[in-house]
Amino acid sequence: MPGITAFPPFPENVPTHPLLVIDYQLVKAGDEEEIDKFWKAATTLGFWYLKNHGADELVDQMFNMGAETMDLPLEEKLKFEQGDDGMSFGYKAPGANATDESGARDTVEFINISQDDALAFPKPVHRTYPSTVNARMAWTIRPFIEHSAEVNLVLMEVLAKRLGFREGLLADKHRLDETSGSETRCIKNPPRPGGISEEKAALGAHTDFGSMTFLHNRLGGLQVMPPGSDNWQYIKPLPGHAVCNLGDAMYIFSGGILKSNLHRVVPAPGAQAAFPRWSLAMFTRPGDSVVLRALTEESPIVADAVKYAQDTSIFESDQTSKEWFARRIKYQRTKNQKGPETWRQSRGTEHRPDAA
Ligand SMILES: O=C(O)CCC(=O)C(=O)O
Ligand SMILES: [Fe+2]
Repeated sequence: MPGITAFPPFPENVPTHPLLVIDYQLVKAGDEEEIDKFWKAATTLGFWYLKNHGADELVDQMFNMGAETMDLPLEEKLKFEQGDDGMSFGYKAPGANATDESGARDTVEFINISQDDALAFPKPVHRTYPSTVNARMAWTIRPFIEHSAEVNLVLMEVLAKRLGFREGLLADKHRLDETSGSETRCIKNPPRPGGISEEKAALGAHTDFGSMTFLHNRLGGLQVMPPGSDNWQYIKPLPGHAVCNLGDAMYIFSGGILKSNLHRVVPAPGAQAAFPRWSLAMFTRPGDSVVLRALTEESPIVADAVKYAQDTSIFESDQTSKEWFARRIKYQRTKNQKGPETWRQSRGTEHRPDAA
């Protein structure tokens, strides 16, 4: 863990939301009881803890890569900035994204590394990266991305089977040989300076843009707003457990059966606030050409879900994954904010555009 070897425990006196604990090895082996539990998590909150995922060592190395990168001078990091046109890959400086429609700025900095760039390294597919990323591309980043992409795809295939999709349908929508927005992200939030409210969003309320997220963190700060609640609740980090969640693409493909829940990041709670907060995600997203609409022709279960949905517009879009993704990235950039209307253009399936 960069920067910290020991840190205060997660406080007892903050509201937390319990998640189901899913054993990756059992799900992979086809254990029906475990898959029932996984299905419940995926169709209620869309978040779960994942144990036995086999990524811990690679995660530690990825955090080292993140620390080496964030330690570079800002001027150097800015040479690799995402830009304001809707590309996600590269460095994002603190404050470069808005966190709500008032244009409040985020406080996190992060480095996003494209799956395509990592797999094709040293040949750039989308862009080039800082020296600290290049140095670890072959022996830290590529293995982490390959392992994480496999975890996500195995889990997605299990959900696909329950949805009644033919084997390989979701794999076809997430082919490793088609360019996509899939990426890994290492995030640093600075220690909370005195005077900043515990409620100040470090990373604004959002649903994830793609299909599935494999997330690792040590300090608290991640919060969800569970369906039917108006309160933010912390997800308590558990040693050895990843936090996984579904994104908008799976919500749309499944006609709303699978959930993509609203979440945000605030400063680490209690005494943890004095430490920098690091997190690491692998986002699996559909191939660039995949159209984001409910797969009603592939499953009567999905067709039924859409038939009874109150608002079906989100399930009938003709946006490709590439368009959807670029729009969401572009309109959350601070530079592009021209009022609430631009902010709304950054939104996906969030049904609470006022939450922040
Ligand atoms: O840092 C975290 O715990 C979550 C980050 C997140 O939600 C995201 O990057 O989409
Ligand atoms: Fe997220």
